Amino acid sequence: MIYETLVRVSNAIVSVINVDITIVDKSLNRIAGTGRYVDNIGEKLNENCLFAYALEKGESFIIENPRYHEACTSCENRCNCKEWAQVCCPIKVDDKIEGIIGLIAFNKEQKNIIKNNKDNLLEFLNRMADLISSKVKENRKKEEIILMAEELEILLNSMDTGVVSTDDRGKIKRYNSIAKEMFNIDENDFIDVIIQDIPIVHMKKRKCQIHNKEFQYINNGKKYRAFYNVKPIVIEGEVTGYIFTFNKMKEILKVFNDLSTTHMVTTFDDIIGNSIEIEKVKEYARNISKGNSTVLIQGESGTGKELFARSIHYLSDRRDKPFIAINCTAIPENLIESELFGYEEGAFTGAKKGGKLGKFELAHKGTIFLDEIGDMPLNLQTKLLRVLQENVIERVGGSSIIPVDVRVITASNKILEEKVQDKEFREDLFYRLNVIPINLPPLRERIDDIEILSNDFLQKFNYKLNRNIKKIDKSVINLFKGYNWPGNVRELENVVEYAVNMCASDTIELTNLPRKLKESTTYTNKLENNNIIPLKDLEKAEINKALIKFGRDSDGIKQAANELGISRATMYRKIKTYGI
Ligand SMILES: Nc1ncnc2c1ncn2[C@@H]1O[C@H](COP(=O)(O)OP(=O)(O)OP(=O)(O)O)[C@@H](O)[C@H]1O
Repeated sequence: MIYETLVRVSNAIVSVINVDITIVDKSLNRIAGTGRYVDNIGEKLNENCLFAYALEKGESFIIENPRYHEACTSCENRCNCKEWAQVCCPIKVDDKIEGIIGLIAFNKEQKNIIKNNKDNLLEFLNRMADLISSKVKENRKKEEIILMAEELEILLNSMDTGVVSTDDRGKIKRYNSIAKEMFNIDENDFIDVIIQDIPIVHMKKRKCQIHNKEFQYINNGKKYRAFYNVKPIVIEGEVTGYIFTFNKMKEILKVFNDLSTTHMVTTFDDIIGNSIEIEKVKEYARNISKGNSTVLIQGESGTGKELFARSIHYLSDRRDKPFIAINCTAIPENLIESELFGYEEGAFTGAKKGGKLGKFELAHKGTIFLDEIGDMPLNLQTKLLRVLQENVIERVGGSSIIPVDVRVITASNKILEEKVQDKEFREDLFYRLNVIPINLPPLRERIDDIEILSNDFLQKFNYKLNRNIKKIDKSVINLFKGYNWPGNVRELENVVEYAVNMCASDTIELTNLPRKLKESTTYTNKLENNNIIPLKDLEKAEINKALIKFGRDSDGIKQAANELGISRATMYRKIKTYGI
């Protein structure tokens, strides 16, 4: 294209001033010429020729005495040179010399033309050089735009997102390969072949954007769910078109799945302990992992209920799908429903545009873990029961039913049977959840695990806190074995972390323990030293003993209260008062 311009410019000059023209590029290739030079286009000039001198000099000049001018002194062609005069002018693009345009006289007559019109010719030639320069620039811009368009196309086609651009009426102009594959569209279709109820007119008036709105589409007779975003293209205040982006629901869930499962894979080997009690529960839980039945894990706080739920999930066939944990007490009551089941746009004040996915949808094909299920409000218990029976959810503010395939594991540290008796928990839901019951024994009932757990936590905190404590003193382990651990394994973990922080030697001693634990030995010390024991210490110790003997479930507490000769209500009150 630029070559055509050069030829045109050269011919125009020749027709006006009847001298020959030649143009060389910055590498001394002759790229255009008239008259005698027509046949020499494409040749490479010698490095000491006039044009090399002109490139070096970088400004216009006239030579009236070729062969004798300083520009010609080292030219290899000097002796055979047939030229009578030359005008040279640099072609500059963005201040860089890209070539030289030259006027050449081959006889006296032509030389006179040059000689008599020096200023005009220089001015004229400079203008021609500028013309060529602007053509070169324009060409480069075009090449850049073509390259950019190609890069953009590659970029758009390598995205996981479908992209469609339309005009202001929603007529499709362009789309990437993912959009083509999702919707099987053609140029000139209107966007409502993809999204049926898109309010284009309304959008145009308000120049509004749409974020993550869910919709359904059909491809090859199959129904799919996806999200779309729309951004208007606004030029000088006017909407001239729209960019639509589309994400398949499946892809979004996959990203979520990858994020939620990468860090926290848990197996039964992570559950430390080799007491008969824990081994029995682990074996049972391993066996039921593969199935799809609901599991209810009961046990005091900190006994490892979530650890078990995770291990069950990661041993099941659902291991590559999400494990979603949700603590029913950690979310305000009015938000639990929308957290679990999601909501539609405009469902309530403050609802996000485009609505929100609920945890059940996020857990599709995976497992949902509902911790502290005993605290779930009654109206939600009814909704949960429906999900379990029909495997569908309904979003807050929505009217359609969405099928979900989720294994439900619930946990409670309150005794759910008692909640059922007190009418605080639906009996039918309890039975639906309790298909596979798992009861985790409190730590004080598996004191054989205390040493191994303590040493495991020592290693963990040595690593985490960059310490190198070698061991835990036997006296500490003995104290641990006698303590009643109301906070169970979590409390033991915290105590070891505290001790690692306090310990200055290579062994954890009694002095490194928190006060609460050290004080728990007072009773034993006083007993050993034949001292008078305050009645409240005695009472606390006896209640503790009874709880260890009979257990903490409702039957155990009832029996313990019986043996101690107090009512069940008094027993609960004292457990609370003494923090046992
Ligand atoms: N057997 C165990 N081996 C190793 N760590 C354990 C074990 N049991 C519990 N833990 C640890 O104790 C802490 C509490 O465990 P987890 O959250 O599973 O208990 P939870 O019963 O679900 O508690 P809550 O009822 O308070 O939710 C966690 O840090 C967990 O890793």
